[in-house]
Amino acid sequence: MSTIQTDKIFKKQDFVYFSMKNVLSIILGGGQGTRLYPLTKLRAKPAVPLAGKYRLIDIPVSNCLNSGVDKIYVLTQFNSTSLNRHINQTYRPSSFSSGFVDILAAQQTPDNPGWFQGTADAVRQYMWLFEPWDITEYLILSGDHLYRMDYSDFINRHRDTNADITLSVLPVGYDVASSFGLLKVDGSGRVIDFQEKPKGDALEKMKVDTTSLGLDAEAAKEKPFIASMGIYVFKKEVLAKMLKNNKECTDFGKEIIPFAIENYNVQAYLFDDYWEDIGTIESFYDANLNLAKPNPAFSLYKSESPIYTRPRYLPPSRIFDCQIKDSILGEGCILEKVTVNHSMLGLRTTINEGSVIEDALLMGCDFYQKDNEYKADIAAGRVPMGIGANTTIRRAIVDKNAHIGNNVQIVNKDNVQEGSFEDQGFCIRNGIVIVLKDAIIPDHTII
Ligand SMILES: Nc1ncnc2c1ncn2[C@@H]1O[C@H](COP(=O)(O)OP(=O)(O)O[C@H]2O[C@H](CO)[C@@H](O)[C@H](O)[C@H]2O)[C@@H](O)[C@H]1O
Repeated sequence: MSTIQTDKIFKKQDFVYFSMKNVLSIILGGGQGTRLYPLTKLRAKPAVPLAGKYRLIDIPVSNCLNSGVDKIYVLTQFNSTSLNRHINQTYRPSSFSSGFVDILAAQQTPDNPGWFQGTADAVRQYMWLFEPWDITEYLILSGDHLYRMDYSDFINRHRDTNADITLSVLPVGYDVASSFGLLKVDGSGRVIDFQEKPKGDALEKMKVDTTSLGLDAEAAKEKPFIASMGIYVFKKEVLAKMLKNNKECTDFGKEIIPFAIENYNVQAYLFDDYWEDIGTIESFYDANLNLAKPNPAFSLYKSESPIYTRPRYLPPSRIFDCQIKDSILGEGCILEKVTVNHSMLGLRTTINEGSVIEDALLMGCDFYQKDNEYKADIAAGRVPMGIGANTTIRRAIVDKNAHIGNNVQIVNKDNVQEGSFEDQGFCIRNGIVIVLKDAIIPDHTII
């Protein structure tokens, strides 16, 4: 590489690094949390445990930090203890940094009587706090996506095209198209049409030739739609103006973006890596278990862009005489004579002799049960914390701190698709059994 090119690259990097300081990131942490219920029964959505040791919020926050964006607000409908504890114990900027990760929960004020009414309303309610920042762009992110993105590329494309708003987009197929905002772009990348979650004829009308995005003919046939990923870069003054002048608009996808394409320079930024919206029980379960497959589409093991989370100083996992295949184990697990197949076992999971875990996501425990409490439980005939002996768990999510007895079967034996049995400690969503946090499932139970 010649000296001139090297100089250019260095200058560009310096500029990019410096200019990411001019970005304020706002992470939409979730509304009422109905789609991930019951995982959001006792915690705010950003605090839902992910991939054996992380929480949902770690994904966008890590992407921000790895991209040089260090001013981060997380908007959430309610403030849970687990979210506060996690953020406070994980993201502590040094005293020399201007960075922070702050949680902003919906609150009652004289102007706003209640909950956030939608994504744009959530941002509007805190504009008084965002506007005084001396920044040039807002980066609006979702709290329930699994992906790794260098936002500096996204922001630089926004700046290079002098866009008012830039949407990150990717091609999708018929199977998922109508659950996304779909768009059309012109030859310069400008968005010229946008429909939020169109169906039927309206969906057909959003079909485009995605070879223009660089897909080969076969891939373009499989993915003939361009979908919005629901993440946006806004020029600072454009967002302020739009939210101020369009008080009736409460949602980005339904109102703000469709309105903007008529009136502003809205550009598309093509993202061509793994990305998944994991905001429903089914997609959340699939994405977690996909990580446990050989050659997963999303890798947790990239040291150049790590996913950060709370350091816990846990002991290593202890595995004694087990058969384990295609699985991920968090730290501090204790497994004895068990079979585990294609599963994700979270921190401090304990499983006793003879149990079989298959296609399951066990979130583990927040603490180890003390010896004297364990003995007292056994002596009194109560179920101790963890998974008992000779128990089978298949196609299920077990939330944290569950007490699951001996000879239990969690296999959805009646093939129920949807059901709430909260008084018995579980729910079923999309045929996936979810054992609630802290639930007690007695010996010999069959679900
Ligand atoms: N009241 C509230 N307060 C705080 N946070 C809230 C909130 N309501 C929702 N959120 C959060 O905002 C993000 C977007 O959620 P939405 O439910 O509004 O949109 P959806 O994901 O359906 O579509 C959007 O994302 C998809 C991509 O997944 C796009 O295709 C589509 O155009 C776009 O509207 C999620 O992280 C959600 O948890």
